[in-house]
Amino acid sequence: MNAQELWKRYQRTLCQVASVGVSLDVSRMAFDDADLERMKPALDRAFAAMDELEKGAIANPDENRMVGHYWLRAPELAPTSDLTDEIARTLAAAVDFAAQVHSGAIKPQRKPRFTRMLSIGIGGSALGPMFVADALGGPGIDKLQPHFIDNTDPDGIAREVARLGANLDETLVVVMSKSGGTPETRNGMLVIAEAYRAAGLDFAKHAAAVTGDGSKLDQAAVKEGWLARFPMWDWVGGRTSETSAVGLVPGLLQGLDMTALLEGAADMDKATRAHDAAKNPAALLALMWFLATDGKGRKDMVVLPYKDRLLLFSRYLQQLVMESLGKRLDLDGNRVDQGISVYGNKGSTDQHAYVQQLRDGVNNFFLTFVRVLEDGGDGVEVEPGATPGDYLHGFLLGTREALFANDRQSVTITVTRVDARTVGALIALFERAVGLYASLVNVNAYHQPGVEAGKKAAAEVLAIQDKAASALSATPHTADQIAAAVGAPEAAEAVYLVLEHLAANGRARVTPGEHPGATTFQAP
Ligand SMILES: O=P(O)(O)OC[C@H]1O[C@H](O)[C@H](O)[C@@H](O)[C@@H]1O
Repeated sequence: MNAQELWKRYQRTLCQVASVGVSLDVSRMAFDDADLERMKPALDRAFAAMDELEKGAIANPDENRMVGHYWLRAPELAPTSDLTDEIARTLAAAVDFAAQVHSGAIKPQRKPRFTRMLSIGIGGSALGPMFVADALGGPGIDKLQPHFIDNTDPDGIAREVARLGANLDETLVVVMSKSGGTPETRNGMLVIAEAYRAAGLDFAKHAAAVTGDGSKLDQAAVKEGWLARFPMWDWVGGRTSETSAVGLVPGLLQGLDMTALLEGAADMDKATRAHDAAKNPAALLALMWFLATDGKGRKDMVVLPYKDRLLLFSRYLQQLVMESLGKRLDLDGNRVDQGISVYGNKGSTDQHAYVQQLRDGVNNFFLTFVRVLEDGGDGVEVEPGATPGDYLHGFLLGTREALFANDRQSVTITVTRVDARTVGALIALFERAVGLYASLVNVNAYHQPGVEAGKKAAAEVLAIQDKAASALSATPHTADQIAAAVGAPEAAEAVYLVLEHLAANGRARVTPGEHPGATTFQAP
């Protein structure tokens, strides 16, 4: 296709959502009108399924749950007035809580005001808030400086505590977990609570919870009299929870315009309810994913926003796309091994890292460029007539054309600026694209059965560790001997690995042998 033909194709296929200043350019994807025609019946079924879901159908059949994240930004669409009220009440409570924290009406135990916020959560209870905090916040904007703990890594937690340093006594901790029982989050909370105790502070006077009603976390918050509790509902999935209290509470505390984020999401929702793919960017995106990957995930999605503020977008999308679509079985129980792999950081930075392979190497991906029109910054010229922003934009268009010239497909999402409305719109765009694509490939986007296997196995490892550690004595023993002694001879490898770890942390003594089987362990 020559430049003239591409220009025509661009104009013919561009899909614009004027209300939020977002457009989707699919001209650099390999498809024609016949493809769209062929996909129409499947897409119509996907639209119908989405309509049902929005009306409150059980869209997550094996967990027997409704899927209601769209109601969070249009509560009047919730299937019952109770739900409508609850959504509105929660938003009002979060707005009120943040206002009281900012005014000092709610204040820490010893200081006149909170100045920091530490959010503890993982997965869906971290990735959206982290993305939004980084995209929209910064010096001069943040009313509370945001910090995050999203792991059970003691060193990572200690580093965050060190960053808070002497400001711990003016830090508001928000513990977020839908289930209220996620070990990583619980561990982070316990270590942080201990840091407050060590500083002579009452953790409860610095803590708020976002969690399911009656969960373990909720019970702890009630029992200890935390500052506030906000609900997570079973009809909101973790990875689609940015417009629930999970996103609203930390965002509002940081001082971000979460109302505008909700409006942007609501406007994108309106545009993506259209049953005409040419006018519906979520449907067009889902179609492009299907055509690019043969509906089987045969190509990876590389996400390249040309804007530092959108760096965490690809990490956020990784969970949204891969946890939703990465499924072994389809809705009829057939083995399908579905999914689309997502990775990426930002342009033009990645140009100097892996774009070499994208341009010249294995052609197993399609790109999603995110193009931001307004530069921000101060527009200093680095050459006559050219600013750093002109370079950034030039690199985007240049890279895209160089890749296209070598048969590398891409979609380009253009936004006017990175603000709360746009970020809300981008989140809503991908949420719906994932939902529609899941229908096209007939998988349940709203469960994550595969995650449980790893959690179960980890619990078994900790049980083995417990037994192996109590079996240690002054006499050196090999992993095989210890495994046999605790009645789990088949677990010798696990015994070896956990004891190697305990020894590295001064909780066992190790005498290395010529090979792991000859290595012996003793009590420390
Ligand atoms: O919010 P939580 O219940 O703590 O869950 C946090 C995360 O944990 C799980 O492993 C799920 O796979 C994720 O979907 C979820 O977002």
